[in-house]
Amino acid sequence: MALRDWITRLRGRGETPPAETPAEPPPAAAPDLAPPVETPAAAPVPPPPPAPVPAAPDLAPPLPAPLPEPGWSAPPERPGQDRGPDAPLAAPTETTAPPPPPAADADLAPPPALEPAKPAPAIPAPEPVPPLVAAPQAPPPAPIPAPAEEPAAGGRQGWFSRLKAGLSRSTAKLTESVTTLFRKRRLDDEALEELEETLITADLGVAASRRIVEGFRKTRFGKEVTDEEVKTALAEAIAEILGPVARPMPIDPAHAPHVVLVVGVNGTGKTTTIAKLGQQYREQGLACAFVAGDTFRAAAVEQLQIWGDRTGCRVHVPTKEGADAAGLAFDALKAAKADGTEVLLVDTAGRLHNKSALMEELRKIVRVIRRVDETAPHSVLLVLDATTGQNAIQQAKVFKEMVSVSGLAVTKLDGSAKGGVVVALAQEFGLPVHFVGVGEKAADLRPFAARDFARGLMGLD
Ligand SMILES: Nc1nc2c(ncn2[C@@H]2O[C@H](COP(=O)(O)OP(=O)(O)OP(=O)(O)O)[C@@H](O)[C@H]2O)c(=O)[nH]1
Repeated sequence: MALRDWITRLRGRGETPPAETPAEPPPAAAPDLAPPVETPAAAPVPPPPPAPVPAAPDLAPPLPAPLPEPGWSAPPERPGQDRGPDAPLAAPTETTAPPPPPAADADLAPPPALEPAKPAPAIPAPEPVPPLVAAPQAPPPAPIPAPAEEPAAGGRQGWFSRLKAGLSRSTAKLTESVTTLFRKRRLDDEALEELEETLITADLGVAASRRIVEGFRKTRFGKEVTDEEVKTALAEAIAEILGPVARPMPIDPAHAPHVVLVVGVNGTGKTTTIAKLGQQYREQGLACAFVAGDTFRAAAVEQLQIWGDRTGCRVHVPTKEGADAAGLAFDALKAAKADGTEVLLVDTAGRLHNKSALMEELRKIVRVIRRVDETAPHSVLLVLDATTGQNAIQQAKVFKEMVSVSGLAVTKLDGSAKGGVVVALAQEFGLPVHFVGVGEKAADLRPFAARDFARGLMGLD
């Protein structure tokens, strides 16, 4: 079917373009997964750093990770995988000793399998994960600046350049069409229709595209416009959609620890995101630990161990492949309470036999850690891979039904021409977008800033 016919059909139905959808319908929402919503008061300033913070390591993965699968096909069988929901909760786990805090000049060279050590990329001037504010329940109808809009002086330009460079493929997709369409043209019905098609094709989704075009119709219908005017106006309209969801992830060390459950399809960047966050929290002086809850994938466990060594974050690992993730998380939380960990980042499997097995696993982790702290997890971060485009929308739908997702991290914007999907996610779910990732280094994951993202997407400074 021609693209135009396809878009016209979508428009007619008012739907988002088809993603590869899971074969089975999403499971019923888990009744006992009432949103683990915390509205922590502004958190206290963290105590002095527990140890000198290591130089930002290159977080290029030590082991190749599989590409994200479209949809939800079952993984290859692995030993120990066939666990029923009644499997014992507390599998024996092993907790690695907290690595000694690395000296400032510690050798952070990756293990032999990795590329030779690169000089540690500088994380630009402290632009910490923004202050600890309460998570929004529903995005207010307010326009832009969220707190994340105000990065520390000096560092914003560096990050914005990286963001812009990372978004370049998405930018090209959008702006080339806009430039072709609007050299100098009256904004009539036909022009608006073509603009809407351009936006849909750039993954902004039908609803957001329609909203933007209707805004243009109200304010500019019949006027002569240039491509530059259209780009600027688009950036403003996109920033307006993104503003309410650009929220930092609230971390309240007073939970001792604040537990972040990191979920998502495998390959989206969960483990890397955990490593990057661990690095950043350590730089803020927070005592941070990882739980290698993707117990089926030895490589994921190993990655976290390596990153734990590099970042000085303690790592809780399973004793054997396929060990019970809930039991591991339970033991890790108890240990974290005892040793003063302030942020506990829990990795999870992204793929089990099927969705109900995955849902059961996630629900069980939540149930079991609540035996230690009934308010945990304090954040449920869903990691989505921007390269999957509209499939990310489908994943968000399914994971929202499995657990109470409190916010999103959208990774791999650098490798994608589908960065517009962030706009579709904002419009469709209104979930806070806490972080965006534009590369594999720790500094490449940053709090999401609506205006920067919108202008970067349109190729504007
Ligand atoms: N270019 C780019 N690559 C990224 C980004 N985030 C993660 N990656 C890479 O994506 C790949 C998968 O990342 P992982 O962190 O292993 O993904 P995962 O979701 O933990 O995967 P499983 O462990 O299989 O569940 C790795 O090669 C990462 O380095 C990003 O923002 N940009």
